[in-house]
Amino acid sequence: MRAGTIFALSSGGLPSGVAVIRISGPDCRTAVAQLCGAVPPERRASLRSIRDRNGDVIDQGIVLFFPGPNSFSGEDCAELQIHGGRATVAAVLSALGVIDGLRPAEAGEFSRRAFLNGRMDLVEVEGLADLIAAETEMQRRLAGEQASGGLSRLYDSWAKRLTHARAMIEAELDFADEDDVPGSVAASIWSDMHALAQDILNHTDGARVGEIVRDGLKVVIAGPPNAGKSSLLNYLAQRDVAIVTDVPGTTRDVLHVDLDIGGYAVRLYDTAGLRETDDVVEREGIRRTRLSLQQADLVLLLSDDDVTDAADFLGNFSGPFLRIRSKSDIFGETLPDRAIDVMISTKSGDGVDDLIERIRAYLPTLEVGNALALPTRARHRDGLVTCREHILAALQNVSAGLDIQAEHLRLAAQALGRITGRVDVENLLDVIFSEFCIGK
Ligand SMILES: Nc1nc2c(ncn2[C@@H]2O[C@H](COP(=O)(O)OP(=O)(O)OP(=O)(O)O)[C@@H](O)[C@H]2O)c(=O)[nH]1
Ligand SMILES: [K+]
Ligand SMILES: [Mg+2]
Repeated sequence: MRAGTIFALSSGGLPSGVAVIRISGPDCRTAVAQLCGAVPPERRASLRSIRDRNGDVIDQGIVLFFPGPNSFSGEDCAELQIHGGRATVAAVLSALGVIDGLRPAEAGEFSRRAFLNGRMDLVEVEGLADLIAAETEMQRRLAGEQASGGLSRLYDSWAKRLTHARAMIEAELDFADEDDVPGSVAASIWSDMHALAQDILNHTDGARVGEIVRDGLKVVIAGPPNAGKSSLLNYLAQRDVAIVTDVPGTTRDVLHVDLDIGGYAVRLYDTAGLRETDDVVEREGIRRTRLSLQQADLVLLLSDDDVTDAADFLGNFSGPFLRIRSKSDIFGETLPDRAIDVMISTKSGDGVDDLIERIRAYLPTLEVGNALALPTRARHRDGLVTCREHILAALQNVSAGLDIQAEHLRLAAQALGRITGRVDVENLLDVIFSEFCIGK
């Protein structure tokens, strides 16, 4: 960890009604005293004049001081709530910058200190990053549960079960020579380990849902040129994101917009129309379309004609797709192919609500009020899979002996500990904290 006392603007873009500047570190008290004359009473909002080094008043604002270790970062922390003008904020930041021992914070540095001081574990840190980034109600609920420790409590309870099992096995190994009832302790332990492996499996089954809620359902619009793909993207985004012309092959880059459907995030991609072409740029566009099809959770196969062979357009994609007949305002009279799921027109808006309903069917259904303790990242899922594999290895390797079984349980606990960051995660930290903005 880089030393020093850090400061940053923690509130959003300027100008704003109020701007919050945060300070954390060993010289926090000195800094607050220098700016405000004295350190205000702990954890109480105090109105103070904020002065520069020459004693000139820069602004008046609310000053809060939180002594460590019971602060966000675990260090002495302060918040200056000042007027959110650009010049005011710049003046206060530069007044802080000239104080000995103070420097601007790096992205995520407040949270990183909170983690290193044991105020949050890694899963909570990730939840907090997601909470700040949350744009839909379901993202907010999932991230909120994770940031406030819901998921961590679950993993900690599993870690406890593993520790208990290992302790019992150790005890059995230690007293193996004595005239104890052999195997009696282990029996209940193994049945619990069996149950734990199942609990983990049930939980990882939710990983797909967690990732869809967090990252959004990836919906790719594909089809022949001029089908109206970009028109559909623009219609659903309610703005002119993509260029629409009557020239086939208009779209080359893959574009996306984020939609909110019933509180869930949906990331909708517009792609280049699929056809044989000699145009180098268009061919590159089509290559990109194929790549985005590989990532799709759902494909909207759009055509103003009957698509006879969906496979021509879908390539290797084997997931769910909807066949959509576009431009129903022109072609509405013609009887659709049996295989058509929805008819739409982005000119009249007909059928679009129906299409949204069809997309909704591919979204998870999380009931309000249920705890949303779901794994949200590949990192979580990988750790859980490894953990479970070791538990199963411990259960299956009876003939290998108790100490080999105990070793598998130790490795299982280690995999779990890496998720919450309780064991060697140094190499992960830069990746995780770089997700944050400065000031958090
Ligand atoms: N009448 C009518 N015209 C439409 C509709 N949707 C799109 N169009 C027209 O069809 C033409 C092609 O639309 P685009 O949205 O550019 O089609 P695209 O599938 O993105 O085309 P490429 O990017 O070239 O593959 C444009 O002239 C649109 O105005 C519709 O619902 N009704
Ligand atoms: K076009
Ligand atoms: Mg287009």
